[in-house]
Amino acid sequence: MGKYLQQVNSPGDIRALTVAQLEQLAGEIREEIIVTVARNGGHLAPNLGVVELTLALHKIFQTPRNKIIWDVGHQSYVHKLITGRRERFDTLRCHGGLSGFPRPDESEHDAFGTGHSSTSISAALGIALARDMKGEEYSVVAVIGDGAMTGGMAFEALNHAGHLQKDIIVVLNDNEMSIAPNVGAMAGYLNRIRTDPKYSRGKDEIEQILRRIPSIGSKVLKVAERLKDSFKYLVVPGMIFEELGFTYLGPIDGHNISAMLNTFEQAKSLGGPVLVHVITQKGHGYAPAVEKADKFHGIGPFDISSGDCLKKSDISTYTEIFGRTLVQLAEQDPCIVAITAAMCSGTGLTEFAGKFPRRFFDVGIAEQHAVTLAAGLAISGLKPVVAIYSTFLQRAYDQILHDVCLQNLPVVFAIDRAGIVGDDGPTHHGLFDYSFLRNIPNMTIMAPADENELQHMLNTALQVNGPCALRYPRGTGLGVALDRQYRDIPVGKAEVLSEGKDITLLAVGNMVPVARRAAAMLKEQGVLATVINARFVKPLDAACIAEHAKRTGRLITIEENVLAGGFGSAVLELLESRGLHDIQVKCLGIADTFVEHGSQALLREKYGLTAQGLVEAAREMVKTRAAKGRKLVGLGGGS
Ligand SMILES: Cc1ncc(C[n+]2csc(CCOP(=O)(O)OP(=O)(O)O)c2C)c(N)n1
Ligand SMILES: CC(=O)[C@@H](O)[C@H](O)COP(=O)(O)O
Ligand SMILES: [Mg+2]
Repeated sequence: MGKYLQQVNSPGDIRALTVAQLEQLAGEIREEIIVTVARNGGHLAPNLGVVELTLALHKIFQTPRNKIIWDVGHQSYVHKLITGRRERFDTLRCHGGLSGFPRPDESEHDAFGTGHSSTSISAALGIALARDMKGEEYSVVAVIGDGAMTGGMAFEALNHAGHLQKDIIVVLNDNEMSIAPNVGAMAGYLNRIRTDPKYSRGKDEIEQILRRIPSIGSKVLKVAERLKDSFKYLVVPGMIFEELGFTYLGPIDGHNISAMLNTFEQAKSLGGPVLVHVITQKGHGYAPAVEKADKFHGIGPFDISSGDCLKKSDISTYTEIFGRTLVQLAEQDPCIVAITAAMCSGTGLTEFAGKFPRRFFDVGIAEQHAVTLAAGLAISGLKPVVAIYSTFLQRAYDQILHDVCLQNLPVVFAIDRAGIVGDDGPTHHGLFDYSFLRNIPNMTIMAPADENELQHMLNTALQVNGPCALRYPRGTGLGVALDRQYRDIPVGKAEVLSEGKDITLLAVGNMVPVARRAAAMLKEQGVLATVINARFVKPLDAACIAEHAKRTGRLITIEENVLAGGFGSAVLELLESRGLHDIQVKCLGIADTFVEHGSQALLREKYGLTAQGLVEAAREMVKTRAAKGRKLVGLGGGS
């Protein structure tokens, strides 16, 4: 570890360093982050881009007294390293170790928990309002990227902050990138500010003129300020932030510590809302991350010298199969269009975007807009597919309900990263979608048992004449053979995979192979299980489920979702509605808890979502032959 970094135990140690020393420290921090992310995986490029910015912020704004809120929070590694977590930094994103996102329960320097985008300005404004109501004094700083600035919440908060005129500072970290190059009119606007030589030259000139004006009284200063403002209005079209009530400072070089120190001092002393526009380079200081900022946005373990990923599998991911199938279906059907909210490559749409640029829409980080846009396309006769991570779909609940389902529009939700996602942790697990979708009328919900079934389900979903959700997990499929011809899967029909007299294992999605393995293990122990691939969470195959539940008298449901309102819940409702009170039922899933970060395998093990977990639940049930009644089982809290 570098000479300066070793000495930084708290942000106070930063403030003792000169600018030259901070520049050296920046190099040491980059090295530490590269080594750690190369081993543990993580958000490399975003962090390398904010090293100097973070140091400058901490030099001016003493935390935890002052509050720094990191939007998304994927760029908070530098902040973590210098706020007392250096010695645990090697545990980053490991189970039980440091989170990859800010968490107030991890450090008092983390003013607000983040993970989802575009929340920082709202949170900062709330904190500033509370500060003023309580008569306290400190600065509140939201650091938000140009990508996150495309999210509706950011604009809602700017609108409110400009109106209230509270003292808050918004640092706009503009690196021209969301995960991929940033899109939209706002990105174009920022680009004009950055590149318009008229503005940079003009601003310098006017500032020189202003400096020459002797300070002979506040009136002159006010006139000068107004002159400066009018000049800006003249040369910068819109000056959108100033129009919204913010004082705009910038653009400044986000790798120049001295420049930032001056500007942050100025921002601190100004009253009201201030926006500091900082220009950074994503991946700065590590060539592979600069060249492929998209790949290095979030990356698994990699080789530092080449930048190559270490863990490569020959088996395709669910995402890849989805993307490939969609392209093939779209070749046959010109009505199919695809929408992403700033996650083109993450959701597998890159090939689609290349082949059908006029049928592809990247809306920026705007999930709500994505869903209502899809509703508009669907009501006009097209077949929109919204490819989205489960966790981010949470944002668009009302749009799903009010704009899509209420009008029974044929929108397909391709819900990726459903279930346990792993190292990103509780902000990113997709553990709620069965529950928040199942209760909406008109919605069909299906989940494939493997990547081959995913193909058929996507084909089927595009023919359901109404809202349809197709949810699948993060990571590779099972490596099964892929049919070349797509089939229609009968909507609401389950598939009985094997018959056994002792117990029914009713699984959905990626829990189906788990149930199959469990049945094989149980057979060796003399317990014969029926295994059913439910395929649909809504509508359930009521006849099939009821028949097998009655036949075996015992039923275990298993799902990678929270138990409350999920698949097992739906089965319990079904049995209740049919008066099947004598069947022993257990539901396996996630209890009433937020699941922490850690590898998918480790977390599945911990929460009993494995063949072994299912075997234990089944054995206990078979053992207690006489016992009747139902049980919701989930480890880690609740019941
Ligand atoms: C609501 C929501 N949608 C999508 C994401 C996924 N996501 C994480 S970071 C990111 C890009 C953010 O870009 P920017 O704010 O400019 O930060 P940068 O990585 O460029 O520093 C996206 C789309 C998210 N975290 N939250
Ligand atoms: C910070 C963020 O929200 C994304 O970068 C997310 O971490 C991507 O997850 P995947 O690695 O599953 O694409
Ligand atoms: Mg950016």
